[in-house]
Amino acid sequence: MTDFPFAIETRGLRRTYGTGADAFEAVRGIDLQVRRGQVHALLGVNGAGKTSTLEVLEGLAPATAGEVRVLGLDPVADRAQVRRRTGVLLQHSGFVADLTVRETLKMWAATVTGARPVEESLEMLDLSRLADTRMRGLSGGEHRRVDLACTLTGRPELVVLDEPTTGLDPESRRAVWRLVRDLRDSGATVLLTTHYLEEAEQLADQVSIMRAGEVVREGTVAEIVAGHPAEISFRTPRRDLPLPAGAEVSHDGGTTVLRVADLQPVLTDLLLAARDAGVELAMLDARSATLESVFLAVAADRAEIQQGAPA
Ligand SMILES: Nc1ncnc2c1ncn2[C@@H]1O[C@H](COP(=O)(O)OP(=O)(O)OP(=O)(O)O)[C@@H](O)[C@H]1O
Repeated sequence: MTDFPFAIETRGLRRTYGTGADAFEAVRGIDLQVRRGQVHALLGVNGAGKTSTLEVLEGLAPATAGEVRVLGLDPVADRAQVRRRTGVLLQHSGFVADLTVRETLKMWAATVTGARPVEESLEMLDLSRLADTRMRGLSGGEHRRVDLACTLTGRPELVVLDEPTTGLDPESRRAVWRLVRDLRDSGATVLLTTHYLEEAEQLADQVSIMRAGEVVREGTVAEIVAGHPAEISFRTPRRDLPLPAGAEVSHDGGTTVLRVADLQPVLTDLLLAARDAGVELAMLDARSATLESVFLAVAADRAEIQQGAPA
């Protein structure tokens, strides 16, 4: 690879744990391209290989095979350079329990060049009120905000966030979303993992969905959702109601569920058929595919009515 227009680029990245008969391939040849200045969400169920991938990008572990460039550099060979320009939020972190929040941030700031002033970090993460509280006295969510403040202390141009909002209440989660948007607006690149699909919908310019060590979908949320079936559900005692063509029909208790590639014409036909038959469709619900419904289908490797383009 000679040219690196991306903040992160991998080609054929593999990561295997163990050797011989015990070897387990957690990452199976992924091509990942994270554009500069974008928020990119890496999604997947537990064990899909997200953290194993991030650890390679962070230079914490070498790739078993494939090419990896982070800010155009090799994350292992050029680790010092990459670390200086990157902020990493791990899933778990350790702090000295007896230090206050301010002391913790000060200590952290002393380890990076061009550090953000501690008071600015406190304010940015809404921690000013807690500046003199000892770390051991913080709630899980407050602790996570200190984690984030440390990650951003060095004003990184690339920010890697492994489940940044796990354990945060809805208000704090939204505050982190604002922060991520601000980071992007200031020109930083953000790669994040999350199990909250709404978070990916809210934040991500690009999404990659991993399953069993492979990237199985990628694109914008709109691209990923396009072509996936919408769902119409209703209850009616009339089993003889003529149902529109082009729908995959199932029954869940007393609820009829139609999975359809194209919502509007099928819904129109259904409503007309119901009117003509004088039938009331109780609890009628019609919804387009969401990132969540696609994610669940992809995670379960479910066949789609009209398959979205695989990555
Ligand atoms: N040190 C290890 N030795 C052997 N297998 C491992 C090791 N670390 C992870 N794995 C396995 O690799 C696979 C991918 O794990 P990984 O932690 O990368 O998934 P993940 O997508 O980050 O999951 P989560 O959402 O739970 O964090 C899993 O099957 C896991 O059990």
